[in-house]
Amino acid sequence: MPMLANPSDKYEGYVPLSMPDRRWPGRVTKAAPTWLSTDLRDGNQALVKPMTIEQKSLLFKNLVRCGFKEIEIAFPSASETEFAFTRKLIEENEIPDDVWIQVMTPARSEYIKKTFDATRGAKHVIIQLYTNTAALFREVILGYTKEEILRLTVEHTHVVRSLAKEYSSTYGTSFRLCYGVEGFSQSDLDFVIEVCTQLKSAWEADGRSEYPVIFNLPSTVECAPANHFADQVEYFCRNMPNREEITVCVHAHNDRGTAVSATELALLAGADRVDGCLFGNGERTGNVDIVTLALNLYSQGISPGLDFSDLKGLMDVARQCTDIPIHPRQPYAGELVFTAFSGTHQDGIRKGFRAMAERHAKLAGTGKPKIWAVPYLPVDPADFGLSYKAVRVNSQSGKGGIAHLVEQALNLDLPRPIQIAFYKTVQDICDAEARELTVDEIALIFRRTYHFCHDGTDTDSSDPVQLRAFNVTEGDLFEGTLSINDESRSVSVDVEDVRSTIISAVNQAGVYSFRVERQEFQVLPGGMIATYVWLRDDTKEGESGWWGIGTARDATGSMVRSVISAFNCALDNYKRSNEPSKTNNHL
Ligand SMILES: CC(=O)SCCNC(=O)CCNC(=O)[C@H](O)C(C)(C)COP(=O)(O)OP(=O)(O)OC[C@H]1O[C@@H](n2cnc3c(N)ncnc32)[C@H](O)[C@@H]1OP(=O)(O)O
Ligand SMILES: CC(C)C(=O)C(=O)O
Repeated sequence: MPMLANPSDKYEGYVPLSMPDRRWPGRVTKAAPTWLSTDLRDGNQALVKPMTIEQKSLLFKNLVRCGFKEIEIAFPSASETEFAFTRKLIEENEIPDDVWIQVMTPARSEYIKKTFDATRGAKHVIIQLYTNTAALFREVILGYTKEEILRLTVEHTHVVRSLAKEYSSTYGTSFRLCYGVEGFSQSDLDFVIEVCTQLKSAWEADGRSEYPVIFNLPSTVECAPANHFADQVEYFCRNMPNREEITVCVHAHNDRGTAVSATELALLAGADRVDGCLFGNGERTGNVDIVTLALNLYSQGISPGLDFSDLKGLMDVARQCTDIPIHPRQPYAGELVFTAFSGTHQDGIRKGFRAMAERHAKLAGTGKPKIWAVPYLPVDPADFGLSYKAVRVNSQSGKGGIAHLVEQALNLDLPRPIQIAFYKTVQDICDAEARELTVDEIALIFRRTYHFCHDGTDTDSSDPVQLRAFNVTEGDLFEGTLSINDESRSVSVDVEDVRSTIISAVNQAGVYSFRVERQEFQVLPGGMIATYVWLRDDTKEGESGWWGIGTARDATGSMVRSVISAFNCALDNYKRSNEPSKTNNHL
C-alpha cells in the first residue's frame, strides 16, 4: 500500500505561530494591492519550453494593456533569450513611462552585474535579489548557516547598491530593490526580520523613501494552511522595525491549492503588494492566479486596478505564450464557468435574470446602483467580454434551461405547461442519445414537436392541415386557403368566426370533435404575437389534449396558426399510432 496508515511517520505538520492577538481575522479588504506580474519570470521558468522573445513581447504588451504597472520581465543572467528580451524592450522603447520592469538575480556578483547590464537605459527598474532563509534550503542547497546567509545577502546588497548608483548616474535610471526572501514561509521569522533589517541598511534605505525597499515574502513551497501564512505575514509586518518605510509583497505558490486564500488573508495581515501570474501559471502547481484575485475584489465592488474586460483574448494570449491549456473550471475564465447544465441551476439563473430586470426597471431614473444578483451567477460575464448565452442542455437539465434556449432561438416565452411537456420530449432524446443538445437542435425538436412554423413561413408541406396563404382585410375579414389532407378549401369569414370555422372544417374532414379549451396570447419582443392553444378531441375519451403554438404579426393570424399547429400534433400522432394513444402535452 503506497499510502501510509500513519502519515505522521513520514510528514511533519506545520508549527502554528502563537499570536493570540492576531488582527487580520477582524479586517476587511477595502482596496486593491499593487500588482506585480511574474508571468515572464516565475511563469516562464516553469514552462516545458520557455517563451521565445516574440512570445514574451506579446505577453508583455498584453500585461501592459491589462494595466500592470510592475512587471517582472526576466532573469537576465539565465540565458541569452532573457538578456536579449530585456534589451529589446528597452532599446525598442516598449516600456511605458509609468511601468516598472523587475528583473531577478541570485546573490552572485557576476550575475548581478549581468543583470544590471541588461537594464542599461531603462527608466524604472526593480532589482529582485533573492536568497534562501529556510533551514532546509539553506543547509541542503547552499550548505550555509544562518550567519553565512546573512553575510551573503548583505554583501550582495552592497553590490546591488553600488551598481544601482553607477547605473542611475550613467543612465538616469530609478532603481528599487526587492528582496525575495526565498523560503519565507518555512523560515524562522526572527531570522528573516534580522536579514531584512540588515539588508535595508545596506541598501541605505533607513528613513522614508520615494521608492521603498520591497520585501517579497513567498510561500516558496506552500506547506501550511492559508491562515498560517497570514499569521506569518502579520508577524513580519508587526515586528519589522519601521514598517511604514517598506513595501511588503507576497508571492504565494499553490502546492496545497490555497494560494488565492493565502494571498487574500495575507493582504488582511498587512501585505501591500501581490506577485503572481495570469491564470496561476508558475512553478509546480503555479503561482497565485492574479486574475482570480483581481476579480474576487471586483465581485465585492472593489476596483482591482486591472482591466480584464477581454478575458477570452487574454486566455488566447496566455495559451499561445505558455502552451498550457486553461482548465474549463478555472475561476471566472474557464469555458464552463458561465454555463449551467443542471435543471435547478438553469431555472434559478433564468428566474434571476427576470427578477433582476424587473428590479432594475424600477430603479430607472433614481440614480441608485443596479446591483447584480442572479442565483448561481455571482458576476456578470459580460463585464469580462463573456456571456451566459451558453445554457447547455443534457439529461441533467430541466424545463427552465430548455425554455431559456427556446426563448433564445425562437423568442417564445413558453407557458409553464408547455415547458413541462417539451422538457419531457427533450429529456427523452438526451437520455437516449447520452449527449448534450445544442440550441439549434433544441429549436429543431421544438418545431417538429409542435409543427411550429415561425415568422410567417406557413406549415410544413407534409403536415395534414395547412394554411396556405391568408390575410385579414381592413373590414376584419379573414381570407385564406386551408388544406386538410391535401384537399384545399377557401375560407372567407369574419375574424370573430375564423376559429370555429376552421375547427368545424377539420372536424368534418375526419371523425373528430376538436375544441379549444384554453388560449393564451403573448406579445413578443419586436411586436410579434404568439398564441398558445390547448386543443381537446371529445371523440377521444380519457385522452388529454394537444398544445398548439403559432406566431404572426397580428393576433388572428397567430391564433389560427396555433390551432393548426395543435391539429397537426394530434393528427400526426393519430396517423403514426393509428390509435390516439399519446399526446404532446401534459397539463
Ligand atoms: C524560488 C525561485 O523561483 S528562485 C529563481 C529560480 N529561477 C531559476 O533558477 C531560473 C534561472 N536559473 C538559471 O539560469 C541558473 O540556475 C543560474 C544561472 C541562476 C545558475 O546556474 P548554475 O551556476 O549553472 O547553477 P545551478 O542552476 O546548477 O545551481 C544553482 C546554484 O546557485 C546556488 N544558489 C541557489 N540560490 C542562490 C541564491 N539565491 N544566491 C546565490 N546562489 C544561489 C546553488 O547553491 C547552486 O550553486 P552550486 O552550483 O555552487 O551548488
Ligand atoms: C524568490 C521568490 C520571489 C520566489 O520566486 C519563490 O520563493 O518562490
